[in-house]
Amino acid sequence: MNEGGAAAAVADTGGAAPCDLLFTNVRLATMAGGYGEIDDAALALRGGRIAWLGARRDAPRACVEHDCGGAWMTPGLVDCHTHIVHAGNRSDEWEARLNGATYEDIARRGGGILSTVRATRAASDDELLRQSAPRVLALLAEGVTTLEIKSGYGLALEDEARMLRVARRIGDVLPVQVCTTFLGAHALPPEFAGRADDYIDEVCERMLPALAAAGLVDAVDAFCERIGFSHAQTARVLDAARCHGLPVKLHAEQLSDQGGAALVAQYGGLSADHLEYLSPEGVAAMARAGTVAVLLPGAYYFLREQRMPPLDALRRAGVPLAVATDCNPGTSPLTSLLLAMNLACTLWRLTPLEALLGCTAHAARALGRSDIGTLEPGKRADLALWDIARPADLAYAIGARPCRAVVNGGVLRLPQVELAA
Ligand SMILES: N=CN[C@@H](CCC(=O)O)C(=O)O
Ligand SMILES: [Zn+2]
Repeated sequence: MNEGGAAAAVADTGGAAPCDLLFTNVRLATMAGGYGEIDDAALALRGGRIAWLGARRDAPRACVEHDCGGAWMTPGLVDCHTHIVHAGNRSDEWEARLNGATYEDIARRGGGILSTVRATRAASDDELLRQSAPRVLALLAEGVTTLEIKSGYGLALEDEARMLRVARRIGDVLPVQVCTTFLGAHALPPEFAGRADDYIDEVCERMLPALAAAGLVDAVDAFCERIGFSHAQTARVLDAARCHGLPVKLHAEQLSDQGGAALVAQYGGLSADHLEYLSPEGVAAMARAGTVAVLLPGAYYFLREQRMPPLDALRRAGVPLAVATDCNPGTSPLTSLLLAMNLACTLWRLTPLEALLGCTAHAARALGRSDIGTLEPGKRADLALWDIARPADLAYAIGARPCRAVVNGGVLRLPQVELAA
């Protein structure tokens, strides 16, 4: 199959200047509108970007050639929803749930998110990095080249700043692009018990301005839920983000219908995430606004939720579907984006194509990133090379390690990477 001829026609070989690196004998899944398969292909890089792709016989000259031996190449994977920077774990709560407690019970008793807040506040920056790095490395070994990292386990200005700085440091010391999200409105910290509106004042008037001024925030999120923040409180956070010119997203309709998806859509939200209790009005609002539905099957699986997101309604409305790990210690201790794809297919009947679009083109859109997520001339050269028979294998196999190599901004690496510093 060769659906990618058009891409070759728009190739820019830069006149006589040779490209930096040419991958040959490769099978491309461009993920531009579908799998976008090109057999017996080549792809050329220049200056960290894709310069050209198309049939191997038409390839431009390059300084260095890399024969891929018939391997598949996709865009580097994008994990667009994680809480991967945190200290400690919550296997004790998981055990309590297996003995009959519910996630909401545990949260109301001061456990849940707040137990990770205690551990995260107590950890030094270096300790936070030390505990978080292995989780990030597990994702990188699976071809992830861009990662969203939320704050939300600090819940005080300095601790939220520390989380976001550690997230930025991960992007500095590891070969991954990090997009940071301020999630100060994740839970009510103990210092503000019984004073949720005052805490929202703190988030909007003190924390967000300081963190945005420090350049630590790429987007703003909140947890709109019975055990999180109300519709009105969430709206205040989204207003504050708008004042700072920052894009918004939302944890919406995970455990109940709070109208969060429609709310974030009103603000032109990048994404609404979870969505098990999403209403028809929420679907329509997301479709109108172009808000991506970020599906988090790891949390659904780990909490043994009973209700799945309304996927057929989302498909009918043309809402783009993304898939992410939601890596966090409470509801989704998951460090495999390939397993998230498999869960989405197995539990919810996503097709393997939907799952792969959900971790490439649609995940990039959920981060507001038009420069990654597909193989097209001009896009950043973030690529993954795979030992697979066909693209559906990425969602099919459980526990396989099919990633042969990755390219980050034009630099070719093996998937097993070490901390640079
Ligand atoms: N829902 C809220 N936040 C996380 C859970 C965080 C936690 O339990 O630590 C989530 O996305 O599932
Ligand atoms: Zn989350």
